[in-house]
Amino acid sequence: MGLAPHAPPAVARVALLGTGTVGSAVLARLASWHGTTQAGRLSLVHVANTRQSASDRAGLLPGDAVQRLALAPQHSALEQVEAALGNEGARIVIDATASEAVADRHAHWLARGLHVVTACKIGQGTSLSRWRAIRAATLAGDTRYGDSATVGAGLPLLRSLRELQSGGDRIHAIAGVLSGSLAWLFNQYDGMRPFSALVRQARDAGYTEPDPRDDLSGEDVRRKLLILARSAGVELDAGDVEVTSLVPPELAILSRDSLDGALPALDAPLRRRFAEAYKRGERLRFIARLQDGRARVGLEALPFDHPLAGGAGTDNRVAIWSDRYRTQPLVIQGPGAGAEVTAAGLLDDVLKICRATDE
Ligand SMILES: NC(=O)C1=CN([C@@H]2O[C@H](COP(=O)(O)OP(=O)(O)OC[C@H]3O[C@@H](n4cnc5c(N)ncnc54)[C@H](O)[C@@H]3O)[C@@H](O)[C@H]2O)C=CC1
Ligand SMILES: N[C@@H](CC=O)C(=O)O
Repeated sequence: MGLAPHAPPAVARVALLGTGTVGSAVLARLASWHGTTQAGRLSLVHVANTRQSASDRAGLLPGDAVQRLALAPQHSALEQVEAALGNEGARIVIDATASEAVADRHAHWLARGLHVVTACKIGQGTSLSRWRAIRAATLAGDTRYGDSATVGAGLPLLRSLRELQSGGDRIHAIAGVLSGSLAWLFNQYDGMRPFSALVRQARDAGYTEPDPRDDLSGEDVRRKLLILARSAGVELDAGDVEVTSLVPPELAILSRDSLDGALPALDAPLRRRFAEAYKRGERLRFIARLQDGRARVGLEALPFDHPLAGGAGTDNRVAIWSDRYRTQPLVIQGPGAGAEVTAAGLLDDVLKICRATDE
C-alpha cells in the first residue's frame, strides 16, 4: 500500500541492546543525525546493557542515553524489550551485543512482529537449526532481519550475494579475508614487534571481538563464512567448516580475565610462520574458502602479488565467483572492522526497514 500524498512517514520505535564499542558508536551516529530526515524516521525508546536499562515511550535522546542508563534504577532483562517497544507500528531491535542469550531471542522477536538488526553473528552464524529458525520466524512474523553488519562490518557482501542470486546467478565459490582484526594484525606484523602487543592494540582499537580469542581461533571467521555460505544456498552446519586456530592450547583454557598476561604465548609460533613466509616472498593472510560445498578457514602464506594478499588496515577482501563472474571474480574490499563502520551498517539496515514499512 502506498502513502497518502502528504502523509508524514511513520516513525519506527527502536530498542538498542549493547552500549559497548559498537553500541556507543550507534548512539553517537544517532546523535549526529539530530534534526535530519534520518532522525525523523526513528525514536529510540529503549537502551540496555548487561547491567541496566532505560525506557521512555516519548523517546530517549541518543546523546543522553548512556547517562540515563547510568542513573537508571531499572535492571536489564530481555523481557523488557517487547513492553518498551509497544504493540503496534514498526518496531526494531538492534543487537549490538555478543550475547548468546540475545541471539536466542532473535527468532522469538521476529515471529512476534519485531524486526531485528544485528551486528552479532551468533544468530545466523552458529547452528544450522538457529539459522533456520530465524528464517522461519521472519516469514511467520512478516518481519525483516538486518544482517549487513555481521559480515564485512557493513560492506556490500551479503547484499551482492543476494542480488547476484536474484538476478539468476548461482554462486560457485567465495574466498577471502573476512576478519578485520586479523587483516590489521597481519598488515602490521613484521616479525620484529611481538604479535601479542599488536593483539592488545587491535583490541583497544575496537577491532577484535570482546574476547580476542574469538578472532584468533578462527571462530569469528567460521561464523562469517557460514553466514555467507548459507546466504549462497549452501546450508552448512558449524562443524562442516574446517578451522585451523592460531590459539595455542595453553591460551585457549584461560579465563578472559587472565588472558592478557598470557598473550605472549602467541609470539614464538607466529614469528616462525612469518620468517618462513618472508623467505619465500610470501605474506601471511587469514583466509576463508568455500568451494564445492567444502569450507575451510586458516592462516595461509600467499605470494605478495596474490589477489587476496592486497589491502591495508582492517580491509576485508573477498572474491565471489558466480555464473557471470566465472573466471574473473567479483572482488569486494574495504574496512571490515571498527565501531563506526559497523554502526553505520546497522543503521543503514534500520533505515531500510523504515523505508520498507512505508511501502
Ligand atoms: N567491533 C567490530 O568491529 C565489530 C563488531 N561486531 C559485533 O558487534 C557486537 C558487539 O561488539 P562490541 O561492541 O565490540 O562488544 P562490547 O563487549 O564492547 O559490547 C557488548 C555490549 O553488549 C552488552 N550486553 C551483553 N549482553 C547483553 C544483554 N543480555 N542485554 C543487553 N546488553 C547486553 C554489554 O553490556 C555491552 O554493553 C559483537 O557481536 C561483534 O561481533 C560486528 C562487526 C564489527
Ligand atoms: N572481530 C571482528 C569484528 C567484525 O566483525 C573482525 O575482526 O572482523
